[in-house]
Amino acid sequence: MPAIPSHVPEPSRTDPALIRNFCIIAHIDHGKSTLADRMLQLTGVVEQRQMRAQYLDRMDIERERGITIKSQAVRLPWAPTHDKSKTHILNMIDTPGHVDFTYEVSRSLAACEGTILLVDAAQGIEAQTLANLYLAMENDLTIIPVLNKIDLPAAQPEKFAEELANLVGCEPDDVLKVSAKTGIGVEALLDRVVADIPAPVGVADAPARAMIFDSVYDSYRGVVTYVRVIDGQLNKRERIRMMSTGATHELLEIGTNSPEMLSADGLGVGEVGYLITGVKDVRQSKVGDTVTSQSKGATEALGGYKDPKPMVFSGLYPLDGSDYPELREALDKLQLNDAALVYEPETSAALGFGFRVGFLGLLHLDVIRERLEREFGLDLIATAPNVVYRVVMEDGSEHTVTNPSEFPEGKIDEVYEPVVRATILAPSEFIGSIMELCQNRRGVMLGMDYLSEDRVEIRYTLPLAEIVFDFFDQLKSKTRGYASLDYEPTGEQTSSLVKVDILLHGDKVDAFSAITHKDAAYAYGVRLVAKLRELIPRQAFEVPIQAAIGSRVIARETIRAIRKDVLAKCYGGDISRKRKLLEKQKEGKKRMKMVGSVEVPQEAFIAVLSSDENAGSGKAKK
Ligand SMILES: Nc1nc2c(ncn2[C@@H]2O[C@H](COP(=O)(O)OP(=O)(O)OP(=O)(O)O)[C@@H](O)[C@H]2O)c(=O)[nH]1
Repeated sequence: MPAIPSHVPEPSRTDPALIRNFCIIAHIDHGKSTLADRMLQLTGVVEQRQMRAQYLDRMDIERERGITIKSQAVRLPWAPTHDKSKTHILNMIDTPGHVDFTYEVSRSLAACEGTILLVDAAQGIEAQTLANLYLAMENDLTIIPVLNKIDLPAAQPEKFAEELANLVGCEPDDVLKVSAKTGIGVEALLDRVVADIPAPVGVADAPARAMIFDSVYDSYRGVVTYVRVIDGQLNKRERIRMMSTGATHELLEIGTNSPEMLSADGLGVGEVGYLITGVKDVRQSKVGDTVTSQSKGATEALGGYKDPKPMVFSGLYPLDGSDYPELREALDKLQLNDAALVYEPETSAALGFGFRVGFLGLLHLDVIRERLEREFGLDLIATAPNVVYRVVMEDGSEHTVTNPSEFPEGKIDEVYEPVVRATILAPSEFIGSIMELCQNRRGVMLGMDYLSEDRVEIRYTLPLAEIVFDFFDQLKSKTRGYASLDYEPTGEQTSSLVKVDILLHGDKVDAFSAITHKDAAYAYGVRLVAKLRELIPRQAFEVPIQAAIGSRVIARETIRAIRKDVLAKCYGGDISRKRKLLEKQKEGKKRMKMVGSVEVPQEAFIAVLSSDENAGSGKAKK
């Protein structure tokens, strides 16, 4: 815990009329974190010499990837230029921009009265600009439209000011133009926050109600819960109650972030700050939940709480089976800080002991996998991600399938798969290729609108399974990087889905089972058996590789029996090549897994299972 700087006064309960709670929403990379940095600097809460880029992005991965994963809140004192005597308290919440973390954005929005809608002046409106704007409108927030990066030579502030004004329904002149990088226009923006965003209203003498909009695990202090007080007040040392679970805790510490933690006696109406109760697990302090006092507490929770729902599942297995206990421990630790992460043990005949892990989306999966590998030093195999299917049998029984190998056998009545409503924004010259891509992915077009002469918004319903692999990459490559995508789950649909099994020498390899649309099953089968034939070395006997739907074989390849001498093919005297082959064979032997009677090199699993492989690119990863 860093020492509290002496120049920062102990926060008292602030007059709500002087509070402004706002967040910054934007498409990814449009500059939210940089703008937040400038505000920290201008308001003097972070001294110049301590300033570093993206001050609020604290996780290594956040800093390296330049993305915000967890929301952050910070309290900024600001006396508007026209009246320097009235210092206001601006509570700024920096939100994540990626679709996987939309729930965090919507919780952050619910903690605010207004928002800065930030748009890159060289790029214009993108898919997440729209998605976030709609969320803000649903929450009745005051919107301040801002163009960022006006210092860029490629910026077109006039053109995009008009686009943005049309979108939010204001005059182009009302759109502020700033450069978060150089600081131009940021003071004027802070003045606009004070002038335009309404002060919070709440009932000061009502039972306390505070909304949790974030909750993070800190190894020294346990869970730190970020709240916005709506009504009443929360005081240090009182007992508080989480309204969704009824659990009670003592409030060991309460305070604000400036941006380091600064403890206080309590928080009143409209204030944003943190709570520490000593609990060790973020699941006890869930985003969206309402906190109240235990005695004379509120009876009605604030609306909007929902459990984060995993959308994508993948099996995670340690490369070295003896690392299984470490993997369990690492997942337990990550879960302390990530209420959306769910997992349960699973075993695979091919991969051994591991876990089936549920994620909010592919970025979430990537981030978790990377953290497991980097922070916990684990080498992992991740099976191809799949969505959750609901299978209804003819006898009326129902199965929820999170692992393709558990797809039920027998008489199936209907299979349901999750669908999303996708919004794609792109220059109009790409309409044709975007429609083709969506059509190929079983998309149903919902509509299309021109945002300006040369930019369109295209809306589709798409099966989630069709976009979890490589949809975004394909979209980017078909539009030379210009398209942006946002999607939200909209329910489920019945589809003709089948399970494709892969058999090695007659034995089913569970890790390779996949659920696909029946029209894509054949292609999947052919691709996988061909790839496995390439990757599995010859054995002492002939090994058939088959793809099958139920008992019907749809593709087959054969690995011919081995010749005794691995060097037999090595004619001539290239000694270094021979040595390499022998070395490779030795290395390979160490990392073989037995699948039935067939030895399969670990690399074959990795190559086939890694998600970019399954993306249909057909390229083998070496
Ligand atoms: N030239 C210029 N570059 C900027 C400006 N603002 C941000 N950038 C750059 O744009 C990139 C993205 O900025 P970030 O602040 O990380 O964007 P973000 O919106 O927070 O991104 P996410 O957190 O991933 O959603 C960085 O390389 C910044 O240096 C600006 O005003 N001018």
